[in-house]
Amino acid sequence: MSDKALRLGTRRSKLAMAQSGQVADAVSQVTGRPVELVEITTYGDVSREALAQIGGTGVFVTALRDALLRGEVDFAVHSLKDLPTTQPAELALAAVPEREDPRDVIVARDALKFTDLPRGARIGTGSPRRMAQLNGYARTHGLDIETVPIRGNVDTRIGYVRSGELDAVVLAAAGLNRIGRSEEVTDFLSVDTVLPAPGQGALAIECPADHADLIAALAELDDPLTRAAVTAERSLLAALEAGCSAPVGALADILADGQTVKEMRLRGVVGTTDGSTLVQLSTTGPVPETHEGAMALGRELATEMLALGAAGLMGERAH
Ligand SMILES: NCc1[nH]cc(CCC(=O)O)c1CC(=O)O
Repeated sequence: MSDKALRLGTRRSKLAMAQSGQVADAVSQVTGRPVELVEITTYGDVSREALAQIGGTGVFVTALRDALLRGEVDFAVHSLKDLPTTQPAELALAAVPEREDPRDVIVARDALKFTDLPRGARIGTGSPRRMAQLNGYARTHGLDIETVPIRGNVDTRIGYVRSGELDAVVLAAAGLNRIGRSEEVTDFLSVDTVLPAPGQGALAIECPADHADLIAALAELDDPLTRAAVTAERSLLAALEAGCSAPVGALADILADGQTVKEMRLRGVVGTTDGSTLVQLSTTGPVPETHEGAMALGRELATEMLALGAAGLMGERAH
């Protein structure tokens, strides 16, 4: 490969700039080439109204992918949980680096923990997945909380707590860590209470499928266990999306015996946003050694969840 600078396409949000900057350094290390950040402005960045109309984060991914396909940039970094479950043939998922903390957290007033929130506490989240599980936990543990739908970036969301409008907001630990604001977390939600979004806390490094040299270089940043885990989680999501429209939480982790990797456990949940019905299941098997093996783990769990009633649930898509 040449020693010309590699162009990394990125959104200009704080989170995108932080994760692109971190990956740029790592890519520079493994390729020996400088990496230059190229800001891509998306429709969703320009107009909040437009984003609300188009819905979701797919719009951000699409703009970066278009820049890759047009040859304007050499590679891009996405939050894996924002990626659609189908991979376009023209683009390669060249690396999935080791995952950050996958948990959701709350930022609450007066340093409150989730279970110490007072009766009637208002918790902001725009995610049907988070609503379903928080409301489900509240129902079964005698908590009296109200989930309030909100949108916006980290500053906007934390702003609702600082202004006193809400008692707490829910965010991803990984996002706060990456932008250096982890000290604002007042409580980590156990994954036994709230399963994260499939792929949460992981990054995806994508480049054109025909750039063999670059794919080979980026492969050095890949963490095979993280890749297997997120592949299983996203396979579960894809199969559930095909069979129901309820929000999905999923987490695959490694059950280790000391230093020895033993098995992979995949947990999944779907439910109604009011938390009145949740279908939660897990499966454990040998750590998948192939893409197809990880896909099969997710599909198998989805089949069991659909049979248990997930197919009958209605709801919005989760993010
Ligand atoms: N939905 C937006 C989004 N996409 C990725 C992250 C955080 C980083 C990650 O999960 O990898 C966030 C913010 C959040 O959910 O709080």
